[in-house]
Amino acid sequence: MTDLHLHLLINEKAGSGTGKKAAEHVKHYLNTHHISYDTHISEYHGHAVTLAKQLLNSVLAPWSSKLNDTNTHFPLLVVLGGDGTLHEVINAFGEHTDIPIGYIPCGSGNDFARGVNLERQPVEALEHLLQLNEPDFYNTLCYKDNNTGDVNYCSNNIGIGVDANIVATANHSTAKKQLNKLKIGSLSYLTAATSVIFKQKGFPLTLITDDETTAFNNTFLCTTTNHPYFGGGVALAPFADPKKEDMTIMIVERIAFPKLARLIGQLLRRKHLASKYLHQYNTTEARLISNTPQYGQVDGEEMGYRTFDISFTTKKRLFWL
Ligand SMILES: Nc1ncnc2c1ncn2[C@@H]1O[C@H](COP(=O)(O)OP(=O)(O)OP(=O)(O)O)[C@@H](O)[C@H]1O
Repeated sequence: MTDLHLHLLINEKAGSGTGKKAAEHVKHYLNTHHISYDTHISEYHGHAVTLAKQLLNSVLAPWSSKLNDTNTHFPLLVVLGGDGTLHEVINAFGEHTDIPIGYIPCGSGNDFARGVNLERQPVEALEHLLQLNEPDFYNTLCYKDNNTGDVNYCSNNIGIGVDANIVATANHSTAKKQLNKLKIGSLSYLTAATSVIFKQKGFPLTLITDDETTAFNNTFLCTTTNHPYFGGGVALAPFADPKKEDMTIMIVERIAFPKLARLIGQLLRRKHLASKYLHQYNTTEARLISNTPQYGQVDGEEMGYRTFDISFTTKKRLFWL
């Protein structure tokens, strides 16, 4: 067990308020067990980036430099939030992949936690974290927008098409605010899905990998992922693994509703991989081009309605998981 000082970066709003409760349980445990910590509360969208950068420039340190320094507690950043908060922190750290990130999931979907088999009860996740001796490498996705040159990172996946359309529709629905107040905000995604599934049209998409260039004329969903899950626990890419070097790209064709309903049923029963309407690629590098505007999402956050030309690689980073 390594002596740690925990810097808790908390999104109290994550999981429609689960973050606040989780933080209370975690702080109670740390107080009771005399473990040192401080707290940093994310007050608004994007604030976790600022907070993580401030900590990066002041108290955090790469893992290797502290290995020989046995007199101090290792300063570990621990994120309490959902996939969106983790996304902000990973991007704040950027190339500083040797600074480990601890994580206590308390979002609505928690797909990253599922993908790395992390305990989803906050105190159990904390106990697990405290028992570890050292961080470990996991792959994240690194993506470059070829139109702007911007490079960013993602812990889960990037989706173009129906999944992103659902995220955008849910976020802009008035129902979400009401459902959030009732602490069942994730229901808004289900409501949005039922209408968007009919509205999303097929679109042309080009996938370029090391081996080949493939043009799809009628894409419904294109997800580039680092682990199996999307949409709050749906195992779209069951064999994707953040410990493996490669990423998985899943492309689903727009098909008539009865066939689509069957495919969704297969997906929920994890029997979808044999479908001829689904195309799976495992690769270490890829480029995706959509010349018609579509919705995009990254780690459940909106990328807007626009054209896409994105290059992907995987990037190893240290997590304390
Ligand atoms: N204090 C805050 N108030 C409102 N929004 C915040 C706050 N802090 C962070 N955010 C934003 O809240 C959004 C949702 O957070 P997050 O994704 O962590 O939770 P979630 O959506 O409940 O979980 P998941 O993504 O796992 O379903 C993110 O876009 C994040 O930037």
